[in-house]
Amino acid sequence: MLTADQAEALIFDLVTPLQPTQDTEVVALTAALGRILAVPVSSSLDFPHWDNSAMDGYAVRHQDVQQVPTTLQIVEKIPAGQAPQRTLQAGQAARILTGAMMPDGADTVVMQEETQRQGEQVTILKAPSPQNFVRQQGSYYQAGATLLPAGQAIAPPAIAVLAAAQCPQVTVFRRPRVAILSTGDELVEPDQPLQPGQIVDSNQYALTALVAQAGAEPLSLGIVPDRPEALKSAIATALDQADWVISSGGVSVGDYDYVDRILSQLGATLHLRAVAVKPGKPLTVASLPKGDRTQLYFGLPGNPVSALVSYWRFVQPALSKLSGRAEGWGPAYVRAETTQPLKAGGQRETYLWGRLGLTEQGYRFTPAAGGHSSGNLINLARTTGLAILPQGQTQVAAGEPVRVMTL
Ligand SMILES: Nc1nc2c(c(=O)[nH]1)N[C@H]1C(S)=C(S)[C@@H](COP(=O)(O)OP(=O)(O)OC[C@H]3O[C@@H](n4cnc5c(N)ncnc54)[C@H](O)[C@@H]3O)O[C@H]1N2
Ligand code: MOO
Ligand SMILES: [Mg+2]
Repeated sequence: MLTADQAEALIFDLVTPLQPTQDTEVVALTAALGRILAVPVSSSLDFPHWDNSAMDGYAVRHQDVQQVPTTLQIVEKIPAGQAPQRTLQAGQAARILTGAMMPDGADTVVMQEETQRQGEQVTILKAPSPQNFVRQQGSYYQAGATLLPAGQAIAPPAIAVLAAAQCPQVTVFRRPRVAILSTGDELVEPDQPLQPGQIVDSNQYALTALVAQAGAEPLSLGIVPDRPEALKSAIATALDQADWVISSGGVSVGDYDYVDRILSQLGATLHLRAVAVKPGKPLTVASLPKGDRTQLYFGLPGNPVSALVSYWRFVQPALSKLSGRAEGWGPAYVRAETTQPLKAGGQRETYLWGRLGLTEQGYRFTPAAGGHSSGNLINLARTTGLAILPQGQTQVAAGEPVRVMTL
């Protein structure tokens, strides 16, 4: 059985990211939050566009104000947004407001608090250093350089940059389409009354939410009964309609676990059938050609916690690579102090769910109260981190450090 790290590496190798030549769309900047830039963005303008004042005060010639106090003649008032009309001559100053363009001839700004105004004259009380309070043209960015690289996720600060660079529309990668199937005769929709032995298909809802949260487009295809023909046609439809398919259930060794067999019948290559992790040991990863692309199929285990842990650990990073992000695909880990003792069987790398918090003293992990069985989705509800105990380790005492995967 492969370790989690080996399985992760194998899966990353199977992923071909969306291509900037064919997998893009143009969206309004107002709809670009969370999307991935498909082409680099640059600007034909310098930032700042022109020398401007960082303060409300007076634009002066530095050579005029080396000996203070000195009194200068105010020849112009320059509000932000207006072009200066005059070139400063010896002995002259311009009243200037924050953000306004520097007039020709001036090289320094004296803040208002260090001056005294009398009518159309201003006395400079303190000698400024050269270029004081001048935001120089091009000092933040020079025209033509890359402003934002392709593969960057568009967060609110990047939206500010795109707006400033006059990009009302941006070219982003399309959202990958991910079909989601739940397999199992026992499953029913949340609004159905339960017959003895039935359970609600919670995985469908959890996986749909997770796929949407990852910035992909979920295609929820519902429940498929444990009948080979029904499963075959459902999987074939899912593969037809989506880039990738995620199913849950039917990947272990039971009498009704048909997923792997059907994938083989559909011509898929099975790369992985199990990983040495708990929960989430059964995990089917298969690939199929579709045109010039490779589709991936993730058969997650049916147990609700196993399905989510497998998704977080293996599917989400792969989806992140597919989406066109240039970096940061993998899960992020931190070292945290556990507030409660942690226990594991030791045979497989073990993931314990709980809450990860950040305090002034660093990260703290508190495992969810109650049983850590892979069927217990109830105490999973407030999970924000997974503590990882390596194979062979059976406990971590309270107050000791543990590696935690952030969610
Ligand atoms: N003899 C063995 N039995 C099992 C093994 C094993 O190694 N040898 N592995 C166990 C482990 S570990 C897991 S995990 C499960 C995985 O089982 P499957 O992927 O085949 O899933 P099912 O058998 O279909 O269902 C398992 C469990 O999960 C519930 N389930 C299924 N789908 C959903 C859903 N959409 N929403 C909520 N709950 C779901 C299902 O009712 C079962 O209780 O196999 C072990 N067995
Ligand atoms: O590994 Mo299973 O995923 O323990 O329940
Ligand atoms: Mg089974």
